Amino acid sequence: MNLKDYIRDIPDFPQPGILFRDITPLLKSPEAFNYAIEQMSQKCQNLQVDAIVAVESRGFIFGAPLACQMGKPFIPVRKEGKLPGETVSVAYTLEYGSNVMEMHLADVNEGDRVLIVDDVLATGGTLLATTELVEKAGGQVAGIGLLIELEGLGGRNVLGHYDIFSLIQY
Ligand SMILES: O=P(O)(O)OC[C@H]1O[C@H](OP(=O)(O)OP(=O)(O)O)[C@H](O)[C@@H]1O
Ligand SMILES: Nc1ncnc2[nH]cnc12
Repeated sequence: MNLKDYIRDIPDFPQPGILFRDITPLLKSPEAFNYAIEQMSQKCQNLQVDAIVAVESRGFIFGAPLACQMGKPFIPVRKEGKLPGETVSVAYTLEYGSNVMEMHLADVNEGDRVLIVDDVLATGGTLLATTELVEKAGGQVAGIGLLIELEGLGGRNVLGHYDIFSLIQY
C-alpha cells in the first residue's frame, strides 16, 4: 500500500504560497486509514509508551485510534479555552499562523513516557510547543509519530533530539 496515493495536493491553501497536503482522501479509505494506524503502532512498539498525546484537530484523527489500538490513555491537546480543568499552556507559530494550545496538567503523570502524534510536521512549531506542554506537566517525550513529514521545512531540526518517525515524506 502506497499511502502517498491517498494524499491530495492543494496549492495556495489556506494562504498563497502554501502547498497544502490534504489527508481527507486517506480518511475516506478504510483500508488506507487502518493501514496507517497499524504502521504507526508498529513503529512505536519499542518506545515503551505510557500515553498518547495528540494535537487538535487533525492530530486527534490519528492519535485516538492509535491509543485504542495500543491500549494506552489518550490525552488531548486543545486550542485555547476549550479544556475545563487546570491546564498548562504554550503559545506557538506554525507554517501559516500562530495560536495558543493547552493540556490538562493532571492528564500526564510524573515521569510518564508520552508519544506525541500529529498528521503533519511542517515547520515544527506545533510539535515543539507540544513537547513543552508534556515536559511542563512532568512527562517525558518518548517519541513523535507523524503521518506526513514536509522535509523541506526543517521541522526535524527544530525538534532536535527527539525520536521522530513519519510514514510519508515530501
Ligand atoms: O509544523 P507546523 O508548521 O507547526 O504545522 C503543523 C501543524 O499544522 C496543522 O495544524 P493546524 O493548526 O492547521 O490545525 P488543524 O489540525 O485544526 O487543521 C497540522 O495538523 C499540524 O498540527
Ligand atoms: N503544508 C501543509 N499541509 C497540510 N497541513 C499543514 N500544516 C502545516 N503545514 C501544512
